[in-house]
Amino acid sequence: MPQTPRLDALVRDIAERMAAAEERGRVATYIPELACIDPARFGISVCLADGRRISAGDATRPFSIQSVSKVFALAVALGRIGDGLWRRCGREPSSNAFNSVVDLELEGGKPRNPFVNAGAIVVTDAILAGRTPKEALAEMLGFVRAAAGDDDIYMDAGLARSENLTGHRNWSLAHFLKSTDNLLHDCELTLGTYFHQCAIEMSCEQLARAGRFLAGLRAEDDLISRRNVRSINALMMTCGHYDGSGAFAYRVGLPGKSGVGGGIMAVVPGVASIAVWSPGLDRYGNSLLGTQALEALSEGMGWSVFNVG
Ligand SMILES: NC(=O)CC[C@H](N)C(=O)O
Repeated sequence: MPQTPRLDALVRDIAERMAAAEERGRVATYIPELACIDPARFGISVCLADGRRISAGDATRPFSIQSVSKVFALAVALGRIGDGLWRRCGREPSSNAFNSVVDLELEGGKPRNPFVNAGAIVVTDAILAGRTPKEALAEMLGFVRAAAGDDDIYMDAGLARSENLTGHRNWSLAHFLKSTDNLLHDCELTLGTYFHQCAIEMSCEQLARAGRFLAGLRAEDDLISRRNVRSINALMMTCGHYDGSGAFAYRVGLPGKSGVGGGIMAVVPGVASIAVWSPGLDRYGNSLLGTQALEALSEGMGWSVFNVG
């Protein structure tokens, strides 16, 4: 059980340091709505096994979770389809950008993993089987709300519509997938659903709570099987930060997933679920200060899963 006075002080100290940091990275500009988010924001929230929560900074302000949604989509898809999903999507890290077209072509239309955009589009396409986009989105949002234990979580439809108009990379990925018969539905249908799931808005407090099922912190563990939890954590460790995943494992040592909205959800198995948010990104599209904050937290608490004592 973590020593909470120490954790309290550490979280507060990290939030103060991050709020004062000068080098904050660059906000994503390719999604117009994200370009105008204030880079001065920083939030952090930690949920512990005994139900306590420690937060600091802008921890209650909702932000666009973007690719962190890929974790929830994968949980829904694995629950429904199981290992059959891996016929359509790989489980290997990637060495190109999260929206790389080259990777997809090199792999003959099978995405490297479910956390790069092409892989997430395939996962969403799988969830859509036998459902309308509305039903699929309701299922994903329902999962997120159940995970967080909070119904006050919504999608920003305006942001989804604008990404639909400007997300040409994702359109090219969807069309390429279609050309290799790895997309069951029309590009419009699958991408429309994908853009909406990316536009889910959550605060650090909500996101940290939503990650508890991956840390094994929920008493009532009815959301997904333990086996699927293990699979998702392995994929978050190896692929959750795209071509920056190796450095994240080295520095933080925790399964985690980032989004271009600047959020990161990370888990300390059996101990804690963490969410951080700072909109400025590094060159891989991961939150610059969010990663620094997790590094300091993991180091300070001895939380890296690679620690030997
Ligand atoms: N890395 C991300 O968060 C990317 C999500 C974003 N909606 C996109 O598809 O480009």
